[in-house]
Amino acid sequence: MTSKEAILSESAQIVKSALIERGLETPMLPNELSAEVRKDKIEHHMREILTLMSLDLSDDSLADTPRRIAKMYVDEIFSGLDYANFPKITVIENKMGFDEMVKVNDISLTSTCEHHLVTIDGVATVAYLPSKSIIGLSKINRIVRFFAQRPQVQERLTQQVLVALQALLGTQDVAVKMDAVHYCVKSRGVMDSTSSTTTTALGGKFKSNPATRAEFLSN
Ligand SMILES: Nc1nc2c(ncn2[C@@H]2O[C@H](COP(=O)(O)OP(=O)(O)OP(=O)(O)O)[C@@H](O)[C@H]2O)c(=O)[nH]1
Ligand SMILES: [Zn+2]
Repeated sequence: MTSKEAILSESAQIVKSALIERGLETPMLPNELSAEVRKDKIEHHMREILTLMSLDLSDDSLADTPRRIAKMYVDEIFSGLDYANFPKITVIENKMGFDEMVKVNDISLTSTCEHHLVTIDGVATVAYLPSKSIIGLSKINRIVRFFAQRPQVQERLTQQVLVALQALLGTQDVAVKMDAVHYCVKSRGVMDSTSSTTTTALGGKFKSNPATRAEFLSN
């Protein structure tokens, strides 16, 4: 175990191991550089890139853009590449024996397409059938956001949220649906401004029981 892994929360370690086991981890290389060093290096390279595009970085509007991008990548839109940023998870014992579906609708989803590094904009719906544990509701939104803050393909993002919740809740009975507009389809390339993409990842009874599946997929 590296020193960085040693400080990861228990939840982060559980989720990371589950993704690796399922072959669903984002392709990543080990990186022991601190966030500050990474920002300095990204700033340097962004300066080169923008200069190669003929932009005059001595202009007062552009001067800080390389630093802004470096901060945005490391602290914001790609912060989910670092498990040290995995949210604090509150899981409590299901003492009330709640056994019906818990479903969180229309979770805001903003991610970045890993092929073009442009925005993916949509919503997620996440449900589970409680077993021994229930999870703090906002933690579902936070888990979606954590994995969205990586370069992504929508299929992997959907499955990562599924496996993370299955691991944390100790049940296979989890379902995730995402509906999103890809700006690599809308603002460039094929320039389609009306299509959106829906992906689902279903586990346990959501996959095997048609009524449970239908209840989740309705609305
Ligand atoms: N399956 C999947 N494909 C995606 C996602 N985001 C972007 N893509 C696609 O990734 C593909 C990359 O294809 P390439 O042919 O290598 O790239 P390109 O020349 O820029 O392709 P065009 O977008 O068709 O101009 C494109 O078809 C994108 O629409 C995603 O989340 N899931
Ligand atoms: Zn793309």
